[in-house]
Amino acid sequence: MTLPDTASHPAGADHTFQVDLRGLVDLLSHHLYSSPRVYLRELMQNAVDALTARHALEPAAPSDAFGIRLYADGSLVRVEDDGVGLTEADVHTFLATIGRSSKRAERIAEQRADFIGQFGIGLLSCFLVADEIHVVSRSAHGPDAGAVEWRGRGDGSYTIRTLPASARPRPGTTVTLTPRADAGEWTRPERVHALARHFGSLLRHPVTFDDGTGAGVSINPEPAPWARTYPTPGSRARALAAYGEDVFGFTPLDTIDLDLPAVGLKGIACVLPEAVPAGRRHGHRVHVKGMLLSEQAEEILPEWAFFVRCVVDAESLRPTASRESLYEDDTLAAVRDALADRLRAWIARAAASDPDLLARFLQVHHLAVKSLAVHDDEILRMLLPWLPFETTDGHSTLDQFARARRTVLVTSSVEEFRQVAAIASAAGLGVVNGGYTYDRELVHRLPEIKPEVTVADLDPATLTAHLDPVDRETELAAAPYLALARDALAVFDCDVALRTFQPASAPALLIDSREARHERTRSQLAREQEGGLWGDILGALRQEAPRAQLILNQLNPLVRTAVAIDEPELARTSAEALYGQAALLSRRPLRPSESSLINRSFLDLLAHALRKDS
Ligand SMILES: Nc1ncnc2c1ncn2[C@@H]1O[C@H](COP(=O)(O)OP(=O)(O)OP(=O)(O)O)[C@@H](O)[C@H]1O
Repeated sequence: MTLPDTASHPAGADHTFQVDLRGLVDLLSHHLYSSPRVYLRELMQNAVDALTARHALEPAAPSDAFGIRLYADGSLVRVEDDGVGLTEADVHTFLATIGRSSKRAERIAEQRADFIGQFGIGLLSCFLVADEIHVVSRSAHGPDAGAVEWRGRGDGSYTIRTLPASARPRPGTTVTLTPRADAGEWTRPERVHALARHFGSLLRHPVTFDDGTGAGVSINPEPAPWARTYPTPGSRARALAAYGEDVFGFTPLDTIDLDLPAVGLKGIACVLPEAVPAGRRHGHRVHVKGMLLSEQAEEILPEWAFFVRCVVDAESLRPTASRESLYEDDTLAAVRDALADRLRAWIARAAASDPDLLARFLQVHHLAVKSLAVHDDEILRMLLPWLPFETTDGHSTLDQFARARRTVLVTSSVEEFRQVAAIASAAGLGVVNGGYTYDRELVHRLPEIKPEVTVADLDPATLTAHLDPVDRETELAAAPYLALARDALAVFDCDVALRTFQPASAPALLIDSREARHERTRSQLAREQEGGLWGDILGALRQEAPRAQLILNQLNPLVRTAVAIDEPELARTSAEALYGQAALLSRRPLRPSESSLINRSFLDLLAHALRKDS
């Protein structure tokens, strides 16, 4: 084998990557940014960062000393700030180098959290609406720094010029865009004004908008609603609710004030007035330093908090490059924990001192709270007694239900509850329907908060033990009928017994569970497949197949007549009909063999009745 002749390939010359700016802008507009309107957000955010840096440089300056002025007259859009500005060297390094950001430089690493931007690409979003970005800037670092002009074009070229100091008497930066004809939708004066209010209404620096008439109007005339002073707590609550309604379009069931200095966050959580599917996460509005960055951030709250939507203003959350979501870092984890604590505290306060509010909340969100209580011991302790369950006393809270009884029984399916509810309650047993999601698990945890109560699963054996046996004589007299009935129902793996129970109007009770039915189907399949591969596998899985039980009620007049029938065919048919009726009452899906049994016994009984009449 001969190696390639490397000697004929001299060491390769170094080249630099070329960036096709058009391709890059196309990538940003289609994959990173949700709409061209974000250009204004990026410009405003750069201005806010520049003001933050300026205040760091001149800490004695009053908070309203430096501001932002927006201008849009239909032919151009301008954003001007009194921020820290840029020197000529800065312009080369930061404005003209894609991906480089002054906010990531080594020397300010410890201040990183102070800035919103960090990726060095935000400015490119201006190319979504204009072919050229024009920047005039004067640095606040040093009194001799002159003004510098930069023109960057969408084809990747740029020019730089120094200007006389008089061209810009004060430090700061002005970015001017001449919108493309197709970008009018985003750059019309009314639209720029609306977008500025949307992104900047909570900014803490003075921000004005001028539509070309020279009269600048403030876009953030008032502090955030939670930062204003109100004459009474009631008027504060009403104002926060009105703000929530304005932002989210629903009247909150309640508004929770969020003021969490430990994580530098303020805002409100609006409790949804309607139930949402458990687990559905909502987008929250996240402002950073007043600047609206995301309307769809999900990560600031734990999954269980899906009953609220929040507007928050945080000091130091870090948005991703698209600004639509947040960095999963320690700050975000701390914010999430603090918000979760706040929501728990709200629930605890409602449980302790505002039963009306708690009742309204649980009426709407009980499913969500149940899912929460399963995983959260504190919520469980606070709210389990208040949660509604279906019981043999009707809909009731566990607290009420357990007050009168030491033992609470719980079924494992809705179907079991339907089968036994009437009979169990007539027998004095308290049963909770544990068939709905979370319910059985939650009822079993009741003794954790009410140790005097015992909770047990209601199995068929428990119920039959509560049904009174019949006397020996009656038992003996009914024996032939019971034997016939057992024989007729053997195909359903069903035993038959005679007991007395209330209500007397119920002729029979079919005690059966889904697991037992499942087990019987498996055994039956194993028998049918005996010898084959499936038969072996199913046979190996086979357990002692629990049998269903048809319990006939000796108190019921129909049953009394049936057990006395001496015509064997009619006795069989009556047993089948009683089984069919009990199966129908349980409201479980019928097997095909059961449906045909019901049909057959109905027709046989009809034929018998007609024969008798003729
Ligand atoms: N108004 C401004 N005042 C001062 N410097 C600015 C201004 N606008 C942009 N710059 C400088 O230009 C750099 C690049 O801005 P760009 O918006 O592209 O990125 P960024 O803000 O650093 O990060 P991100 O991509 O996360 O927004 C900034 O880091 C900053 O140094």
